[in-house]
Amino acid sequence: MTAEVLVEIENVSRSFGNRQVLRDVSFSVVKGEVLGFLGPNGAGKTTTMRILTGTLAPSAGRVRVGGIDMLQQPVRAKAQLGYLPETPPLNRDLTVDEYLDFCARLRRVPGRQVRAAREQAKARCGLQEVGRRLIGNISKGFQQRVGIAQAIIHNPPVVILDEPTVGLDPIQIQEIRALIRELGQAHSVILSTHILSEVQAICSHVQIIRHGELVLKAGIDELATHLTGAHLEIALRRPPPADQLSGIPGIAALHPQGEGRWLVTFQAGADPTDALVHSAAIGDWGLYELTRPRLSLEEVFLELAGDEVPESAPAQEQAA
Ligand SMILES: Nc1ncnc2c1ncn2[C@@H]1O[C@H](COP(=O)(O)OP(=O)(O)OP(=O)(O)O)[C@@H](O)[C@H]1O
Repeated sequence: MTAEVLVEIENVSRSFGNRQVLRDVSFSVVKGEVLGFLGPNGAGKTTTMRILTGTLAPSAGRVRVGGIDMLQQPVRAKAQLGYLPETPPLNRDLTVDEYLDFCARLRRVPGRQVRAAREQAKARCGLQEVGRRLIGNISKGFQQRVGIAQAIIHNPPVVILDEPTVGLDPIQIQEIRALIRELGQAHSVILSTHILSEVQAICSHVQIIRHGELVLKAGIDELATHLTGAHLEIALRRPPPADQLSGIPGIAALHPQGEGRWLVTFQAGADPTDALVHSAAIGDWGLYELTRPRLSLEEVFLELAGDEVPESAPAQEQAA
C-alpha cells in the first residue's frame, strides 16, 4: 500500500529581482512523516516554507497540499495546513482560551465546535491548566505550546513548524520535542531547524537545501549510512603484508590504525567487503572485527551542505 502524499512541491523556483534563490525544488511528504528541513543560513528554507504555506508565490512550479493546488485554490489548500512561524503570532493581552477561540474562528471552525476544538488543542499541547492565564504572563515554553495549539486548532493534516525550540530552556526543549513527536502520529510535520541533534531526536526524514537546491532527502536511518559506503574498519589477529590486503579488488587505500587494525577506503562505486572476508578466511588472518564507521549527521551535513554547519548541541540543550 502506498502512503498518502500530503505535500507535493514540484519544480519550484523563486527569484527576487534577478537573483534566483530557489532552483527547481521538488519534494513530497507523506502521511505520518516528520520531515526535518535543514540548510545553512540563506539557503532558502524560509522561502520554501513561505511558498508552501501560500504566503509567497513561486516564480515557477507547483504546490499541492492535501491534493489541493495552492495557486488555484489557496483558501482550501491553506485549510489543510497549520503553521507555527519562527515568531509565534501570539496576542499577549488575551488569555490562552480567548486567543485559541479567536484562532479557531480565523480557521473557520464552525461556531458550535470552537470550544471543543480549543479544549482538544489544549489537551494535546498540555495547556489545560493555563486556559485562563494571560499569554503575556505564562512561560516561554507554554507560549510555544500555545503557538503549536493554534497551528493544530483546525486539525490540519499538515503542520509546519519554523524553529520551534529556539529560546527555550532544556526542559522546555524536551517537552516541545515530545509534543512534536506525538503530533507526527496524527499529522505530517515539516520542521525547519538549525539544530542537527533536533532532527535526529524528532524526525523520520531529513532534507538538506543548499544555495536554493535540494541536495538530499533521506530517511533518518538511511542518512547516517548515506556516506558510510566508502569505508570499513577491520581488525585482524594475524594481518598479512599490506600489499596483500591492498591487492583485494575494490580497495583504494589502507590506513593502518595499529594492533592489526586498518581503515579501508573503497574505490568509487566498489564494495570489497565480500572479497575481503573471503580472503581473510582463506588466508587465516583471524578477522575478529569488521565495522562500517557511521558518520554523524554533522559530517553528512558538512559533506552535502558544505559552507557552514548548523548548531549540533547548543549549550542550552545539553540536558535535552
Ligand atoms: N523578500 C526578499 N527579497 C530579496 N531577497 C530575499 C527575500 N527573501 C529572501 N531573500 C533572499 O533569499 C535567500 C534565501 O533566504 P531564506 O530566508 O529563504 O533562507 P533561509 O534558509 O531560511 O535562511 P535562515 O536560516 O538564515 O533563515 C537569501 O539570500 C535571502 O537574502
